[in-house]
Amino acid sequence: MKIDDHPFQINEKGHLEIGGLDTIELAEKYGTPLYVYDVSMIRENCRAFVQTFQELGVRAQVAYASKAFSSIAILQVMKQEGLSVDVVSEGELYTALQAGIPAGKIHLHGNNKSIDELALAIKNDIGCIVVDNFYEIDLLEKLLAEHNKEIDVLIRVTPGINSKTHQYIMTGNEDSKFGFNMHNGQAEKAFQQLQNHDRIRFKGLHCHIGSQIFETDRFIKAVDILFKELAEWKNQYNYTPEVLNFGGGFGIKYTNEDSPIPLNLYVEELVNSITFHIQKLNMPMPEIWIEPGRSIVGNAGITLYTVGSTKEIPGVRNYIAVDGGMTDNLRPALYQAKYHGVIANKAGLPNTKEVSVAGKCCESGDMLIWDLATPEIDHGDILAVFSTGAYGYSMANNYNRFSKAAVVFVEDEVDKLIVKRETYKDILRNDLSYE
Ligand SMILES: Cc1ncc(COP(=O)(O)O)c(C=O)c1O
Ligand SMILES: N[C@@H](CCCC[NH3+])C(=O)O
Repeated sequence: MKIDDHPFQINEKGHLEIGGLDTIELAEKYGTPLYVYDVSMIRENCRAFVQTFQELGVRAQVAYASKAFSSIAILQVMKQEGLSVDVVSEGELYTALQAGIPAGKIHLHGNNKSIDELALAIKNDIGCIVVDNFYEIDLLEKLLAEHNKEIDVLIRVTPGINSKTHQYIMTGNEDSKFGFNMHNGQAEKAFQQLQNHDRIRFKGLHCHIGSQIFETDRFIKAVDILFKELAEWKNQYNYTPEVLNFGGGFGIKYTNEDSPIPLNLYVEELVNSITFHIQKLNMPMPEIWIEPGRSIVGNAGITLYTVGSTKEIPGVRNYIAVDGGMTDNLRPALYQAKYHGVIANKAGLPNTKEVSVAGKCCESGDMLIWDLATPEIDHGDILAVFSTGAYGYSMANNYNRFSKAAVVFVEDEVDKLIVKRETYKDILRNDLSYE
């Protein structure tokens, strides 16, 4: 049986399963809070993107946006699936290199790349740098000359689209910290600067309109806006792009309010609209790149918590508190993001109560779920929160000096610890005495 439209089963004990394993046994074995991933779902998501491009006969690169969840093990899965990897910092770049991702398949982003970040990318001959601003172009020119190197580059453009998502995760709007603005001529100026550069091999354009977007019309609009500009550049400079990167941002289901479309449809609609434009402009089909993060790992991950204290305020609200919160999942506090969950050891029982799930940080805003229907709750029950695979562990923090939770992979009914639980010694490792 599937549970509440999430792709997980309930076993004969009435416990929630992930990847064929009992979540209660996993919680006992590894402790809570615990992030658990069904790796077969991650692979399925990767393949949905890669295979759709193959079926359409379009040359493509699917780069996993590692900001969604970066660790050695997850990047090894991406390598096995043949994906490229997008990084936005020296730390993410270092992790990708350590995970054995071929440097040529790494793309570096960032609106304020440091000299060290750019130098590490250049020294390792990574596949592509997505330049974001004029200051970065200057830095890049100096560093390439210093290292006597060349590198492939895309220009990140901002098409001026308000994607229908939370303001904090919109990136393609006019008033954005990211990219070269298309309407005021900055994108064209960057293009003129890079078009015939001796060390910067200008490959094409990059555009990412935001995250957790369901409507394909926003992506299509981005394609239309890019091609309007490309039509002018073709006329004026006889330019045709080798690569067009349309970023990530494909939405996933967190609660029943979300209705994502299948991943292949995003690709199909994107390719259809690009095909329309290149035929109209009589251009060769560029290589199409995308960089999904959330849609690859989001639904494949759950978080397990142990229920501790409860508080009933008659006529107001029933609180249950768990042993994690905004330290392992910042998204509700940061974006008012909504989640769904289930009492994993009572997953087969009817719901008779409504509770709100609080974390244990010293913050009133540290709430994971408001108004969740559950059976009667006992201290020690295990709560599973769905769809925590993206931007959960990667945005985890040590507020109130909580240690970061462990991460476990499940595949072929075998569980494997892939990130150890932080210890209090780990938390103190950089503290120095002042006595
Ligand atoms: C440039 C860029 N690429 C890719 C992504 C990945 O987005 P998502 O995880 O929504 O697919 C992001 C995050 O929004 C981004 O900023
Ligand atoms: N961290 C965000 C998305 C990342 C945005 C990246 N540009 C989230 O949890 O939804």
